[in-house]
Amino acid sequence: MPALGQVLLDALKTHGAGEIFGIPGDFVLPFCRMIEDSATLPFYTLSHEPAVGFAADAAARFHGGLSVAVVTWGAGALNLVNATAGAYAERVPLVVISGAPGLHERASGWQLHHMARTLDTQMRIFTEITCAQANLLDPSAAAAEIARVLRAAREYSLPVYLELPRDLVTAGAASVTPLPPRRADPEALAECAGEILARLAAAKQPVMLVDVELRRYGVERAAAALARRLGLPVVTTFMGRGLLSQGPDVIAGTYLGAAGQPAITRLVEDSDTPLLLGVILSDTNFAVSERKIDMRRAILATNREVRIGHHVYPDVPLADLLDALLARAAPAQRAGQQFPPPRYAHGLAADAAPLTPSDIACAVNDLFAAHGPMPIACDMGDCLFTAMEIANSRLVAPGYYAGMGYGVPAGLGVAVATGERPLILVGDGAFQMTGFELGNCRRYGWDPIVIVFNNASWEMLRVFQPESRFNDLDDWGFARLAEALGGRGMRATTRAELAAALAEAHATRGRFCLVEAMLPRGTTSDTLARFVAGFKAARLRLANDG
Ligand SMILES: Cc1ncc(Cc2c([C@H](C)O)sc(CCOP(=O)(O)OP(=O)(O)O)c2C)c(N)n1
Ligand SMILES: [Mg+2]
Repeated sequence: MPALGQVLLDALKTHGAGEIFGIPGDFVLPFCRMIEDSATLPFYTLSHEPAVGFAADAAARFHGGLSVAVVTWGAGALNLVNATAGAYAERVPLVVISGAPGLHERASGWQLHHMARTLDTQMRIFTEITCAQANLLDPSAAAAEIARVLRAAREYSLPVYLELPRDLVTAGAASVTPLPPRRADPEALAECAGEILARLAAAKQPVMLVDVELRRYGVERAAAALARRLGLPVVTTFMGRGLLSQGPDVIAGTYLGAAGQPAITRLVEDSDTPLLLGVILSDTNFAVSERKIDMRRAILATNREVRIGHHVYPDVPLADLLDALLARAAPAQRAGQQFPPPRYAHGLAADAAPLTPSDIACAVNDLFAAHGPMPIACDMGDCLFTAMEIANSRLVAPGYYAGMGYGVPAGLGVAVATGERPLILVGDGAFQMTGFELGNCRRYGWDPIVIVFNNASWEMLRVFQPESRFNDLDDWGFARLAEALGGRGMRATTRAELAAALAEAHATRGRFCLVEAMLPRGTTSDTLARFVAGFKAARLRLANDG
C-alpha cells in the first residue's frame, strides 16, 4: 500500500490543487520531506504563517481550484487562523494541513510542546472556520476521510482542515477515489430555472449583479453568455471587482452605492428584478446603498441555494443553475441598455505636483495601456479603493473580510498561480505586517512590482476618527529596505517621479521592484472619499430611521 502522506498528496493533485505553501515544524517535518522529495506539487516556504495562508488563498482564487497551506501543530497552525477565517468569509477553498503529535505522543499523557490546552483544541478552533475536517488517526479510514473533506472544499468553495499525526505519514493507506460531485435535483432545477426566466422576461429593468462565487466555481463565461442572451447589464459588487474582465462588452461597472457612479447605482437600486449571482450580502458590498435592494423581488443564487423572494431552492450548485438557464433561455427581445464603458483616468501629468492615491491609479492605467494589464494583488486600505479606479483587471483583495497584510503574500501566490508578473498595491501600515515576505522573492525568482502607498499613517482610520494621534505612523523608508531584501527600491514624491519609477520598475526583471509612493497625510483616493461620505450618510439615515 502507498504511504498515507503520498496518498494525501496524490489526492490534493487529483482534486485540483496547484501548489503547496508552508512553514515546517517538528510535527510536520516527515510530511514536508515527502512533499519535497515526491515533488507531487510544487512547495514554497515563506516566513510567517499568515503569509502562507494569504499566498495559498490568492493562488486558489486565481486558478479557481484548491490551494494548500501546510504548517506545524499549535504555534504554526494557530498563526494561520486569521488567514483561514478570511478565506472562509470570502469563500476560498483553502486546504489547511497541520502536522500533529504521533499516536504514541497522544497516549503519553504529557502536556506536549505547542499544545495550548488539549490535544483537540486546534481541531475545535478550525472546525469553526472550515466546512469539513478530519483527523487522520486511522490510516485504514484515511482515504474515505480525505475524499469527503476535499469534495466539500470544492463543492462549498470553503476552507477545510486535515490533521496528520507525524508518525503516520509513512503508514500504508489506500489511495483516494474522488467522490462524485453532488448535482442539483433535475426537477427542482428545471422548476427553478423556469421561474427565474419567467421573472426576468416580465421585468422592466432587470440587472445581473455578480460576485466572487462566479470565479470560485469557474462560471464567469457562462454568466457572461447568459447576460448576452438575455440582454442583461452586468454589474460587479465591490468584492467582485475584476470579474468578467474577459467580457468587457457585458460589464456596466462596479456597484459602490453612494460611492459609485450614479448611473450604476440607479441601475442596481431601481431594478425591479435584480439577479444576484454568487453574491455575498455583506456590508462592504451594500452598506453604502442609497436605497436597499428590494430582496422581495430579488433572485439570489449563492452558497448552493437559490432564494427567490421568500422561497428557497436548496442544494443548487451555481454551475448547474447557469447550465439550466442557458439551456432554456431564449434570446431576449430586450434591447440591452447601452452603458458607456467605465471611464478610467489616463495620461498622468509628469509634473512636480505632490502625489494623491488617484494619481497612482492613473499612472497604473498608463502603464497597462503601454505594456498590457498585470494581475493585481491588493491589500486593505486606501490602496483597495484606489484599485477601483484602475481599468478592470484581474484582482484579488480581502474586499469583505478586510484583513490587512494580505497584499504582498497574495502577490506571491498570484505569481505562482499565474506564472505572470503581479502588481502589488499595499499601504505602509499593511506593509509593516507582511511586506518583508518579499525577501523570499529571490530564491523563487519572483519579481513583482510593489507600489507602497506611504502616507506614514493609518489613513483609513483617520478619515473615520481624525482626532486620534495613534494614526500617525513613522516613515520607515521602505525603498531603502527593498535593497536589503534583494529587490530594487525607488521613492517617488511627485507625479513625474512616480511615472519614471514605474517605467523603471517595469523595465527591471528578475528582482522585485518596490515603488514607494509618498502621499501627504490627509489625502485619500476619490473613491474612498465618496465611500466615507456614503457610509456616514447611510449611518445618518439608519439613525434617523430609528
Ligand atoms: C489585520 C488587521 N488589523 C487591523 C485592521 C483595522 C484597519 C483598517 C480597516 C478599516 O479595518 S484600515 C487600517 C489602516 C491601514 O493602514 P495602511 O495599510 O497604511 O493603509 P491606509 O493608510 O491607506 O489606510 C487598519 C489598522 C485591519 N483591517 N486588519
Ligand atoms: Mg497608510
